[in-house]
Amino acid sequence: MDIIVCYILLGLLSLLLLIYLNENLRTKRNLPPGPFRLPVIGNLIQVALADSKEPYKAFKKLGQQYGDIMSIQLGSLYSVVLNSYEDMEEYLPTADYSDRLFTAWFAERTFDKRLGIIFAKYQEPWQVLRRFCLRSLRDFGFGKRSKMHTVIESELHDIVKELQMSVKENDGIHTFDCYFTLSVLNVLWAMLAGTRYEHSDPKLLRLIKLTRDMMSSCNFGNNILLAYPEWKDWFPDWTGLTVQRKCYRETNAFFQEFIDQRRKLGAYKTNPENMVDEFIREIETNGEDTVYSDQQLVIIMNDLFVAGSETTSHTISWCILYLLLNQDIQNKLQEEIDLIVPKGTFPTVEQESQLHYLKAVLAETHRIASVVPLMVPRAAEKDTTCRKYFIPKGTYVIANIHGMHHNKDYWKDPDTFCPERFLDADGKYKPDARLKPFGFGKRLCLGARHHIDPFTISPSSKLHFTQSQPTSTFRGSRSWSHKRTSNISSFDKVSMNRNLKHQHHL
Ligand code: HEM
Repeated sequence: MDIIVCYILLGLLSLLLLIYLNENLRTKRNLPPGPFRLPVIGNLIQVALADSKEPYKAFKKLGQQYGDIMSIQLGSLYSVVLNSYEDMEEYLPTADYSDRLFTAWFAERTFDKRLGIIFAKYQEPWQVLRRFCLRSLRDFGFGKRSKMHTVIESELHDIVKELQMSVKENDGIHTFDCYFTLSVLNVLWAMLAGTRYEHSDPKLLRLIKLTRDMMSSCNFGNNILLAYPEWKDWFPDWTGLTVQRKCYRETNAFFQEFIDQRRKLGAYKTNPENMVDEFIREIETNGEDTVYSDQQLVIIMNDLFVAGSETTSHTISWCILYLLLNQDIQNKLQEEIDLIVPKGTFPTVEQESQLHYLKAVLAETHRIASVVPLMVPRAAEKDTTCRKYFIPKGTYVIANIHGMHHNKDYWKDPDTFCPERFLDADGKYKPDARLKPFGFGKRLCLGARHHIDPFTISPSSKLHFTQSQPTSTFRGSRSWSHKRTSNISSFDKVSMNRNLKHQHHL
């Protein structure tokens, strides 16, 4: 008995010693403050105690105690959380903070290599690939607004028709669960492949099923994979990795099949018709040993789908929800649309600039929903500093966008849906620099150019404000489905998948 007590005491003493040494090391290295770290698990318990379901809320709470820049040890992963707009704006656009976190777990999606754009290494090959994508999106996608408009209009047409039918068949009740995913995927597909699928096309439906299977495989175990990537092969079923591997294989094969078809067709040689053709041309010109390869193209296609589909469709779903919950805002928006857009027609590109209230509603949706709550994980590119603190190379940098978009010091009544905060006295749309749904600087979202137009703020009109001035968002994007909400975001791989298992009722 005495021996057992001795062992327990010894264990406790060793634990205290380890905590002390850890804390001492933090002070010595001048790392940002944070909760004391336990051996092996780091701060996982403190994060779970602060909010076990929504890490962005946990980080906000812990930030109130430890400061806007805070060290958090997630298992074996050392991370720094930024909670304030000022720090995000100052540091995230710089080269030192422009790398991405990348672990063996992430590599499962990308042929066990570091491919694609989202997780590409800063500065090369990311720069080459990003440039290629921006040019291609300009030539075949977002750049040609009228072309995109035609694609979007076709989708709108189908959405409205299906909605009318569904309401008729179901006594006025329509379930919005993943309703917009199909159309959004189709627009992305049109951008990449130059065509769109019929909504009943088995290929499109298969792609959606794979996306859904991927999402529902994201469970608590996924957070464990982020905290301990080295454990990835130990419990593949429990962590959802088995399902994810199957989905990665199938989606990547789907994209490769399309690439093979385009190569066989040969249009890329003389008259490239889409982004895939352009990339094949680069492969043929530069050779497979460069950054251009079939696998690279597969992952870029995958990246654009992963990054573009859930984020966009969930934002639209949130917007519908807030309009349903705020009938006065809905009426006001309808009035504006009726005034500008002739009845029975869809809005045109030219009319878009006159729809100020609509822009304000979209901006407010981005703010309140913050569908990518912890941004896509950044990493320190080299040893650097943040304010007076030391940030070691490779540190996982978490930007708490949701916390910032709900900060009382920046936004009056942040939990209230209020588009008016984005309007000036004349009812004209008024951008706010602190609205950052698409991230910062060099790694700004690739889809932002299109989305952000109404939210663009020129550097000269950048606001200077004090914290007290009341003014006017890897898994786990925040999503909403009819009657249910899913506010879950896990520690973030890409903040792009949602956790269906943790949905709770409105
Ligand atoms: C509501 C819609 C969307 C939201 C809220 C959103 C948000 C974000 C955020 C926060 C980032 C990280 C930025 C950073 O690290 O500073 C990001 C990156 C990215 N997004 Fe989006 N996104 C959306 C739509 C799209 C669309 C439609 C596309 C496809 C064209 C897309 C493609 C990407 C890519 C490729 C990246 C990685 C950029 C890089 O690392 O260089 N996103 N997005």
